[in-house]
Amino acid sequence: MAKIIRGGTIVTASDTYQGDIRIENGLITQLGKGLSQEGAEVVDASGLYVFPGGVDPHTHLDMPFGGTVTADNFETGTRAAAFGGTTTVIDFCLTNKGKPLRESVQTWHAKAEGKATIDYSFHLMIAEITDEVLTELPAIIEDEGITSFKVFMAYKNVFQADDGTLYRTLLEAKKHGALVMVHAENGDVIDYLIREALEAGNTDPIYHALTRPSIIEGEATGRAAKLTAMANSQLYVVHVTCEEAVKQITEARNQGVDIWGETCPQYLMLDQTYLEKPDFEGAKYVWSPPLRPKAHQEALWTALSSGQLQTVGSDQCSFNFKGQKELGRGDFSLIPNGGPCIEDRFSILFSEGVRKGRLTLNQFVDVVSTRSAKLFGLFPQKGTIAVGSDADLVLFDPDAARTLSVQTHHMNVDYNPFEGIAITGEPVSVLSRGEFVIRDKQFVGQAGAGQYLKRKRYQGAAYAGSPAKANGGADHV
Ligand SMILES: NC(=O)NCCC(=O)O
Ligand SMILES: [Zn+2]
Ligand SMILES: [Zn+2]
Repeated sequence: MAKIIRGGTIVTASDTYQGDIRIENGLITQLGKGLSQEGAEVVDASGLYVFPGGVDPHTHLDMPFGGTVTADNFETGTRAAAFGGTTTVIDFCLTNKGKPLRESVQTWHAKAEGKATIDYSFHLMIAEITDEVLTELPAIIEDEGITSFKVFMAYKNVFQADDGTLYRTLLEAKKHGALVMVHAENGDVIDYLIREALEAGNTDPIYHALTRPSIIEGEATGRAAKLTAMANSQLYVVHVTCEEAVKQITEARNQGVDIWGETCPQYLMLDQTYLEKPDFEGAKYVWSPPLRPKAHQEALWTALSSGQLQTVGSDQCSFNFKGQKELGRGDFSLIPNGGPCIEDRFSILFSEGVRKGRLTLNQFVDVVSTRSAKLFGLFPQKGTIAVGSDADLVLFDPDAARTLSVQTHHMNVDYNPFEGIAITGEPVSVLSRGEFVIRDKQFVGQAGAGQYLKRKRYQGAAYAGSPAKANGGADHV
């Protein structure tokens, strides 16, 4: 049955207006005021914002890492994402050296099929460039619609690729219309610093941060940017945490390099002191790159609002404290890296961004949804509210006050890194392709209802466009 979303304030990356939305067969078919409700179920959205569903460009669901597997799989992770207002996730498909890429992609499909409650797609990790990889890549892009590759510059002896591999991946990406993503840290130097710390008996979680200083995130970011310029290619730097990396991205952008940057709520909200929590609790806050001293947070907010960083991903990679994070008691280097954020990403950005006057409403939509859809070949199917787009919508109460907590979250993990933080704003109902997944804060979706999304090729910097203007639309307050 058709639906009319009646009387909400519709917000896209460019516009804010009062209106109705008609949905038929999963698509938005009409926008306007006073739309006829003939043959349609009417959903009252008065007093609510209607946002495009969030697009989370960075998740790790059901991923083996650090001798264990993430606590959230595609079912629990996407259900939690939906509660939080996200209707599309792009997950990282890991690959293994010497094994066909296709095999890894099939493994990732098997993890998601029948489980995902919202739509999903995959980025593909590139660990090496061999003749086999070169032969397989064009078919993977064409058949699977995987148009983004991930290269790790860190995690020595696990995921790390060398600079030659990064450079050749950039060349291939340029040739085939894909976007290269990098985890930018200097893995070789980190490896040395970790061994030095452990030999000195420094085993606590705080040493995770101290052995990964921001200067080497900046160094790796600058190196990747220069290789991108040399290859005349395109680069997206994931989980930017610090001023040094922002500076490298900004300089490269000013020189015309096609480079984009993502940050994550944890780097905007939490700081290095969390790793000093007693009783090994600091392990809950072990991400790579690590949380930074507080001063970096303002640099990240400024970069988001000025458009030097363009997206916010969750980097969802959850591990329970009990039994998983605890693997690193006595040796911080064995703490599985990552944390849960898929559910809270959207609302944190609204509360800390819009409500605190750091982002306009339109910028908020841009960084949590639209820009990722554009960069990763999903726009305008995803990431906006327009006739012909998928009816992925979030009906959002901007005034709902709540406190983030493991007691109330829906992620399958035994702690919440934002525990006790008060925020304002909450998704009330969420639709994926016109069907409710969340209705009046209750899950009404289905495992397996999420569809795999083949993505278009990277369209270039001009298509991905400039960020929503700092003054481009009505502010919330
Ligand atoms: N970020 C993190 O600590 N874990 C997930 C893997 C990655 O993105 O590096
Ligand atoms: Zn990473
Ligand atoms: Zn990640």
